[in-house]
Amino acid sequence: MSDINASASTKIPVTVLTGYLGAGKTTLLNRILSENHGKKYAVIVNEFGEIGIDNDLIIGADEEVFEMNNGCVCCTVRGDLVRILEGLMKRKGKFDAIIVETTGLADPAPVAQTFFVDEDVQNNARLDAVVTVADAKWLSERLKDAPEAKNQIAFADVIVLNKTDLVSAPELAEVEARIRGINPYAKLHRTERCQVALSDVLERGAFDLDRILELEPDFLENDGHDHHHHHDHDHHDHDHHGHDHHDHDHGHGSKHYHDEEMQSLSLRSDKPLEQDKFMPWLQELLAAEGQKILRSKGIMAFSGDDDRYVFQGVHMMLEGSRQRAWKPDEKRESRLVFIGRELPEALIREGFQNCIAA
Ligand SMILES: Nc1nc2c(ncn2[C@@H]2O[C@H](COP(=O)(O)OP(=O)(O)OP(=O)(O)O)[C@@H](O)[C@H]2O)c(=O)[nH]1
Repeated sequence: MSDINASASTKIPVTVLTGYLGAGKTTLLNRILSENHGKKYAVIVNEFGEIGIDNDLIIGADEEVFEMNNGCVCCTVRGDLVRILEGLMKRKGKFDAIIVETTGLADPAPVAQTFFVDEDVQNNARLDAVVTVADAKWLSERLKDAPEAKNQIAFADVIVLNKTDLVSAPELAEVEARIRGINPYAKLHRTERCQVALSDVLERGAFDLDRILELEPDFLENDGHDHHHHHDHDHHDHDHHGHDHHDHDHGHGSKHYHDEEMQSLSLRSDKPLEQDKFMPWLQELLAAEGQKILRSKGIMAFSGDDDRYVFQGVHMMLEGSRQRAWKPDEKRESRLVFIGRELPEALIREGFQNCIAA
């Protein structure tokens, strides 16, 4: 065996987990982590909203979770990604593999690119596969209006076609045909609640640089010569301090798509909320505005309840349950985020205020 092969085998495998908002990435991650795998994974999570929620929803066993909030991994926080990876590289041997969960709005290309253009990262880690979770119910619609959704499918080495329970057999065949139209190469698994075997998504050795270079010929170029042609966008990230607009300058050469209309609105309260008011309000809000509100999620502190309550909304579909008891040293605070286009901000803020217990 040559030296090159020997060093390749000691590189830490990295799985990039992608998929549009609400498709089931965290569900898949939790499934992976809760399996009896006997391995140690480092997990890097990136969220679009300013308030970190996902890291609180990931099953905490042996793994270490690193957060990158307030930005999209393919833009502002790409530097953070490199820094976290470099930190992990220094502790080589402590981890068997790294999993990066990107936001539903991330273009996977620049994330994958990190593993080829950054020398330090390249020497110590190898991109094992891009795994994309696809929402059988909503993907077809998002392919019409969200360029990221298409790129996530195009870049995938493995596709988990999830939420098969929410569609009929002909609808499933239709969405699968659309996926195949974009990416005929990826291994595809049809799932409910991301039920796949660990070996279907990890240690695939599936990332195919040649195929990616066909999709994006300048994938390996890092001179940023054309970044201003493709990268002029900003996220509208509304947080509880008001409105923040982030302009991004990208120093890499590949095409990079973003939905400029997409906003996130984060809310918090350290006063308990009235569950009897909050849940009906949220249900009505999503029923009325669920086309605009693509994703909502929150960790809630309800008055008279010692448990944390977690809700998850994808368009107008809402799930919620008690998660666990609040820990004694934990701040009982409700945090929620709405992601969508033309968010009715005033309406949401006012409705939320009205649910705070008197
Ligand atoms: N009906 C149904 N719901 C599912 C399935 N898989 C996941 N969900 C639900 O879909 C919602 C979103 O799942 P997540 O795993 O949080 O999705 P995500 O891709 O991590 O979402 P973001 O991180 O916000 O992009 C949750 O309420 C899940 O319980 C499925 O197969 N069927």
